[in-house]
Amino acid sequence: MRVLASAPAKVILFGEHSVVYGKPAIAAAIDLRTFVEAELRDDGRIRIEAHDIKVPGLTVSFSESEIYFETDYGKAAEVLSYVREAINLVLEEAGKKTGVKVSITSQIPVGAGLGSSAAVAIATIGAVAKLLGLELTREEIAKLGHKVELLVQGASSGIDPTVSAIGGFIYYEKGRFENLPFMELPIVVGYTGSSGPTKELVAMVRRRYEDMPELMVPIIEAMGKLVEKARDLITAELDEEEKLRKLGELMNINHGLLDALGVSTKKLSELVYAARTAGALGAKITGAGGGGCMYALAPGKQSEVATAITIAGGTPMVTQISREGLRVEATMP
Ligand SMILES: Nc1ncnc2c1ncn2[C@@H]1O[C@H](COP(=O)(O)OP(=O)(O)OP(=O)(O)O)[C@@H](O)[C@H]1O
Ligand SMILES: C[C@@](O)(CCO)CC(=O)[O-]
Ligand SMILES: [Mg+2]
Repeated sequence: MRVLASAPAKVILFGEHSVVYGKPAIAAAIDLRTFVEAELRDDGRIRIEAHDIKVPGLTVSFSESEIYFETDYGKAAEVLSYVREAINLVLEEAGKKTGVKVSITSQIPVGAGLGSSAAVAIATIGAVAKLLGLELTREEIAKLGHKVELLVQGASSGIDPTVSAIGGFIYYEKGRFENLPFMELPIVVGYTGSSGPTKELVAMVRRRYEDMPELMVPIIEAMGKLVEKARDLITAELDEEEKLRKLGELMNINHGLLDALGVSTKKLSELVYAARTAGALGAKITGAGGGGCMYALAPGKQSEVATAITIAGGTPMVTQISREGLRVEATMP
């Protein structure tokens, strides 16, 4: 039997990084997906085919008679650790020891702040669980995805695997989530083209937090309050235009606070300011930062903002919120 499952990327609208310190955050699944096909193998081996991962630095040297591969295979194995841990956890949960092959294709840029690690973990868990006949709820799958991120990254709030498993628009705090009323968000995502590993950025913020708690604690507190304000706005009976304008203002404040944490870069700031100048109501980093992506809220100005992002050297993506999280696409004999 073969199973094909998919899971979506996400944007964190408010509260990245502070969510790791137990503060709330708001995120939405978006319509870019990672697809994982899983099938049993009877030789007991785990085989992973990752079609979108580029490991830099394949080096060979050769003389007339010999060829040497100098590539760091340790690095290649490390890149697949989200998938490996996801498979191991499901096998453990099912109490089974069997060979599995998974094949991955993805539409999500890697290390770009759009939750590619969570999507690959959730789609793998979903596909392998179905393959083994293990009945898991989306919440249970989200919890296993959180475990995978904790094992690989050392620290994770769990928001990315939760939104990837559940889908839609959510408010998240310390492992619990609530669905927010669905709203059309006219957003444009801007990709800097470079990546920032979440593990390293979270560790960098932790160092700054421990070095200067007297400065960092109030910043994290302010981020938490800002997220609560954003939730009140999203759920309020307000005129749509007024709502989006106020949310934009909160995005700009959130971006400034993230800059104070040290996770912005020159390129991210350039894309943020280009979007604001082109008429976005607000623009900020999304995800871990250090490269990766920003997003802008731009009702009626999405194409102007996309052009401004391109001129500033980024790649714009006009995306929609995905109501669906983990999806089993097909089960084949
Ligand atoms: N298609 C894929 N196939 C296999 N592994 C993947 C794939 N996509 C992502 N990964 C794993 O996830 C890692 C990137 O995760 P990381 O958390 O650093 O960034 P992100 O999830 O894209 O952004 P963020 O966590 O800020 O939202 C990759 O190095 C790789 O280990
Ligand atoms: C940076 C961070 O807050 C979001 C990454 O998308 C990390 C996490 O919540 O686990
Ligand atoms: Mg990640």
